[in-house]
Amino acid sequence: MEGNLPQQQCHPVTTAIEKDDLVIPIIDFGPFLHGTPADKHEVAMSVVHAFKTSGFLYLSNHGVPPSVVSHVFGTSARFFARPQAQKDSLCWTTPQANRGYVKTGQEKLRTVEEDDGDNDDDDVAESRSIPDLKETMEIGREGVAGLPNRWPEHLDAAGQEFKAVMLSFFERCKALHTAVMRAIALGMHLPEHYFDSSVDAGDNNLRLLHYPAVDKRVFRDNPWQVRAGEHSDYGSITLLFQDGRGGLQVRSPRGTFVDATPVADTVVVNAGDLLARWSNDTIKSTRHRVVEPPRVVVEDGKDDDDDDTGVYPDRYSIAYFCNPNNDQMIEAIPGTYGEDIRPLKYPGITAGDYLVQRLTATY
Ligand SMILES: O=C(O)CCC(=O)C(=O)O
Ligand SMILES: [Fe+2]
Repeated sequence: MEGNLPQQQCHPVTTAIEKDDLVIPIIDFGPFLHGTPADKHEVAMSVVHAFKTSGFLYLSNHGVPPSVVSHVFGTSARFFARPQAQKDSLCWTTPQANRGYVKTGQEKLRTVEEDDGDNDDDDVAESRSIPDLKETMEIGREGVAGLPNRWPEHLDAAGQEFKAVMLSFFERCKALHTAVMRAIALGMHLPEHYFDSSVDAGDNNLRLLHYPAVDKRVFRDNPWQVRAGEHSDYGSITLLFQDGRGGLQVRSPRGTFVDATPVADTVVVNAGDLLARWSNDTIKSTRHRVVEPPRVVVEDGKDDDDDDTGVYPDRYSIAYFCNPNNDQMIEAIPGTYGEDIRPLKYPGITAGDYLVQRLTATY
C-alpha cells in the first residue's frame, strides 16, 4: 500500500521525531512478538508504513533485554580501551571477509559518486579528505569456512568473554532480524514466513562503534568534520542500539539533517539499500550520519556550551547489519511492480555480490 495508511489499520504508534517532513515513529513490537494475528497485522502495517515513508523507526519491547544491551555496551567499551597494538593485531583485511578491527580513517563512507549534487566538487573533495572520528570492530557470521572472526580470545580472559558475549548477542539480533522480516512480509501482504528461507543463514554483520572523546574546537574549526559521514546502509535492515549521547542525524525529505534523539530501551531500525532494491524502491533507504551531540538550549536562551571549550565525551553505538543470505537472488518482491503499479527497476543480483561491490567501494 502506498502513501498514507488509514490510521485505524495501524497499531497505535508514538511519534519520536517529527521535523521537516521527516516522521519517525516509536512502534511497540511486543504485540507482534506475543499478540494475536490481528495484533501482528497491525504492527506489521505500521512497520511497513514507516519503512515506506521515512525509512526509519524505533522499536520498543523488541525482545532484547536492556540488561543484555547494557552488558554488550560495557564489553564493547572494554575492547576499545585496549592498547592500540592489540586492536591493530585484529585488523580488518578484505571486503569478502569484512571482519576485524577498523581504525580511524580506514572506512570512507562518503564517496564522490554517491554525492547528491548539492555540493560543488571542491567541497566534496574536502569532505572526503577528512576521516570519520570513529573506530569499529566488525563481527561476521561465525563458522564460515575461510572467513574467521578476529576474536581477542588468545589475549586474555576478557578476550574470551568478549567472544562469548558477542556470539550470544549476534544470535539475539538474528532472531530480531527474522521477526522484523516477518513483519515486513505481513505488511507487504505476503505470507508471514515469506522471507524466512531468504535470511535464515544469518549472513549479518555486528559492528561495534566507538567515537572517541573529541575537543569541541575540532568541530568548531572544521565545518566538514563529522563523527560518521553521511551514508545509507547497504543491506536489508540495520538494528542500531545507541547510547544516550546523541549525534545521529537522518536526512529529511527537505534535505536537512534531523536529530534522531536516543530513546531509552529502543532499537532504531532502518532500511538499507538492498531492501530498497528488493522492494523495487517502495521502501526507502534513508541517508544518515553522526555528528557531535546536539546543543542543549538552557532557559536563558543560551546554549549549554556557548564557550566551545572542553570535549564532547565518547559515544558508543552498536549496529547489527542484517542481510539476506549470501546466495539469495534479490529480485523485486511480488506486489511491488507491474503494469498498474510501477515498472521493474533493477535486474536480479545475489545479495553477496551486491554487498561485496558496495564494501569494495568503501574501504
Ligand atoms: O553510530 C551510529 O549511531 C550510526 C552508525 C551508522 O550509521 C553505521 O555504522 O552505518
Ligand atoms: Fe548507517
